[in-house]
Amino acid sequence: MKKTAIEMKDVRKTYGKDVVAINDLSLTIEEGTIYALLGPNGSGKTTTIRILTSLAAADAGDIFLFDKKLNTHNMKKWIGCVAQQSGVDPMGTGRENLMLQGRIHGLKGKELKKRVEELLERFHLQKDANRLSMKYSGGMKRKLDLAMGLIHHPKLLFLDEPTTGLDPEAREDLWKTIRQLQSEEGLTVVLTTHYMEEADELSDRVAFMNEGKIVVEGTAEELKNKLGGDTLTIQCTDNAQAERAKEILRALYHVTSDERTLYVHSEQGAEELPKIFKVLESEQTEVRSAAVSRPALGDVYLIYTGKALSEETKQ
Ligand SMILES: Nc1ncnc2c1ncn2[C@@H]1O[C@H](COP(=O)(O)OP(=O)(O)OP(=O)(O)O)[C@@H](O)[C@H]1O
Repeated sequence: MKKTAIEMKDVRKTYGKDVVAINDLSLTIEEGTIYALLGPNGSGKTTTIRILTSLAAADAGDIFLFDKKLNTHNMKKWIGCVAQQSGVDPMGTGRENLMLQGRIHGLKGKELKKRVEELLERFHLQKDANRLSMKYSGGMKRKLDLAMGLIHHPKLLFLDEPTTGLDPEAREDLWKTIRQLQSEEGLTVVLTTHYMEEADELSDRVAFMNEGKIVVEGTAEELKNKLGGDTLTIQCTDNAQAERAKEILRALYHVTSDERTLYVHSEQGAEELPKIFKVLESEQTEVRSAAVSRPALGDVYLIYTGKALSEETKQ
């Protein structure tokens, strides 16, 4: 049986008097899993990671890492963290950044040099190791960030939006490396992302957060199957028409919108389309086009959080 890497029981965190960032959150993550935390802006993903990495203290609840109660001092060596904001010093070379990070973690001498060279090789950065990192591409900087997070051989790696701003090729490349780290070194990875494709492709399990709680959890397949039905994507002629159509259809279906596009979740899929067209026509609401698809992870997101994904990624 696999060991538990993270266990959170009824964890709560408030900022000031009014902001409940984490609301009695419970969560279990097995060792060696790639786990994605998803949810709208402000749903509590970063706060969860900050608590697990001891950057913020929970107000209540129990937290265990590898079956031991969370203890800031003893657990630092187990944890690697790559934050949303890059930790790379642009005025240092790739190698210098890694050396410095290693020293911060207490590595020195031959051991430090060996580890730095190992990571430069793993992330294909040897050729550019002596260039100033300010000259690196976005993908290279992200790899360097990841390498820095791994310098001390952590068992658990937190990645906060690891591929935001990267092009598709650099993203795929980073996914490949993360999978290798999991399969070759048994690393447990917890990541947050706004890209559903990333969660679907990369993670073994997915949890959707909303208002500081986990609203649904499972493998991406389980969550999509659970939803069942179909998603109807309806393009209206303009934003005002879409708003009107949303109001009308809301009485009959689960609907979200993004500008002139409506997303309607329906058990019957294509069979519902003529009915929808008829209802909208009778209310003088014009439709430009419609398409039917099987639910994707983005549909799970909108059903459980009430928000269309593109509303979030635009922010
Ligand atoms: N330092 C802070 N002081 C006050 N409120 C905070 C602080 N950090 C987070 N919050 C609030 O806590 C809630 C959860 O924020 P958090 O950053 O954890 O969400 P998130 O899901 O990571 O969002 P995003 O996707 O935008 O990064 C939000 O309401 C946020 O405004």
